[in-house]
Order: sequence, then C-alpha cells, then structure tokens
Amino acid sequence: MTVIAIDGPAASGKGTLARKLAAHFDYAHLDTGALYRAVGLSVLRAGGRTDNEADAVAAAGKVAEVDLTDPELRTESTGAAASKVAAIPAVRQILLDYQRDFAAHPPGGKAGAVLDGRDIGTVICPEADHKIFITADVETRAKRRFLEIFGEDGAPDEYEIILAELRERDERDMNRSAAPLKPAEDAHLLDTTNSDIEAVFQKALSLING
Ligand SMILES: Nc1ncnc2c1ncn2[C@@H]1O[C@H](COP(=O)(O)OP(=O)(O)OP(=O)(O)O)[C@@H](O)[C@H]1O
Ligand SMILES: Nc1ccn([C@@H]2O[C@H](COP(=O)(O)O)[C@@H](O)[C@H]2O)c(=O)n1
Repeated sequence: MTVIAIDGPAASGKGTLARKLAAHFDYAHLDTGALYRAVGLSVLRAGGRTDNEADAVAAAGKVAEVDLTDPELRTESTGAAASKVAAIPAVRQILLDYQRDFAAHPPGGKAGAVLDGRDIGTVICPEADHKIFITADVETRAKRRFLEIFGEDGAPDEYEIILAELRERDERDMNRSAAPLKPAEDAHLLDTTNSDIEAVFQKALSLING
C-alpha cells in the first residue's frame, strides 16, 4: 500500500495537487479538511458553538451522515468553523481512525491513497511513503481563492475579506496545541507562489518518483 501525504495551509493547492496525483497513480483520495468542515457546518446548523467541546464532539460522532458534496461545505465561513472545531483534541481523536483506515484500506481496492490536510505527515500517517508540504504566500493564496469564488468580477473588498480570513485560519491552525499545521521533518517543501498547477504537479511527480 502506498500512501502520499499532502499538507499545507488553506488554499495552498493541496486538494488540486492531491486529486491530480490520485488520478495519475489511480489511487484513492481523501480530502481530510472536508471532514472538519462537515463537523463545523453541522455544529452551526444545530445552533451550537464551534468552540464548545460537547457540541463539536456530538457533531463529529455523526460526520458520516453529512453529504460531503454539499456546496455549503466549501465557503470560507465553513472553513473558519472547521478550523475552530479542529482545535478540539476530542474532535481530532474521533476523526483519526476514519482517516487511518482510509489510508490502510483505500476504497475501491486501490493500491494506494493520497490524503491531504494539515497533519497527515505528522500525525495521521507518519509512515507515509511520500510527504509533501505545499505552501504559497498568503496574498497569492487569497488571490487564487478570490478568483475561484468570484472569477475576474470580484470587488477589491472581497479580496481583503478573504485575505483576512486566510490569515486568521493560518494563525489558528499553526498555533493550536493539538496537531498544529507544520511540515513533517521528512516532508519535501514545495512553494507554489510562482508556479502554475501543471508545474506544481510535475515537481511533485519528480519528488515522488525520485
Ligand atoms: N499552483 C497554482 N496556481 C494557480 N492556482 C492554483 C494553484 N494551485 C491551486 N490553485 C487554485 O487555487 C484554489 C485553491 O486550491 P485548492 O482548493 O486546491 O487549495 P486547498 O489547499 O485544497 O484549499 P483548502 O485548504 O481551502 O481546502 C483553486 O481555485 C485552485 O484551482
Ligand atoms: N487534516 C486536517 C484537515 C483540516 N483541518 C482543519 O480543517 C480546516 C478546513 O480544512 P481545508 O483543508 O478544507 O481548508 C482547516 O483550516 C483546519 O483547521 C485540520 O485541522 N486537519
């Protein structure tokens, strides 16, 4: 079983790279951020508080009931909610087994798995065969997310809001005590600030293929 771990900050291109690698190698892909987003969104919909352990743990226990294709999962406000529930160790513990099981037994009988998130190389799959920590400066990430949401027609105010949201999320994700966002010691660092999607994919392939 081959496991590829892709970690990095919000909107760095983890999901884009992970999907391309999974398609290339015919491996299964797990967007682990979607699990935390599902927990955050469930708490909000139930009228709970995302910083309340009991509310978040109750939602984490029912994560399998959430439709992971719900477009509401992709909003930045859900991202912020996800980042708050993700700081609660009991929530991380509940989601840990699901992620490890996916890596050990990829669905569809695939020969490998690509997981993207914040702690795949450090906590979920420390023995992963390949680890990539993908970064880009925060202004570049905000511009990419802005383009993704608004296309070329977005207002400058919207860019500033996204930039502030990403900064806040980075700060929370890097400084929490439970599984903070950081590169594993044996991860390859890949700065994509000045690289397009194809160049990042080719670089990742060369790192993986040695
Ligand atoms: N190297 C790149 N150059 C330009 N745009 C990119 C690049 N990589 C990704 N993108 C675009 O940036 C946006 C964010 O990418 P993506 O969703 O893959 O990031 P992510 O790290 O998975 O985000 P999140 O942490 O929020 O789940 C998408 O619109 C994607 O198409
Ligand atoms: N392995 C992970 C994955 C995600 N998180 C938290 O979820 C938030 C949303 O993740 P996205 O990748 O969809 O942006 C993120 O800000 C993290 O707080 C995590 O802790 N661990």
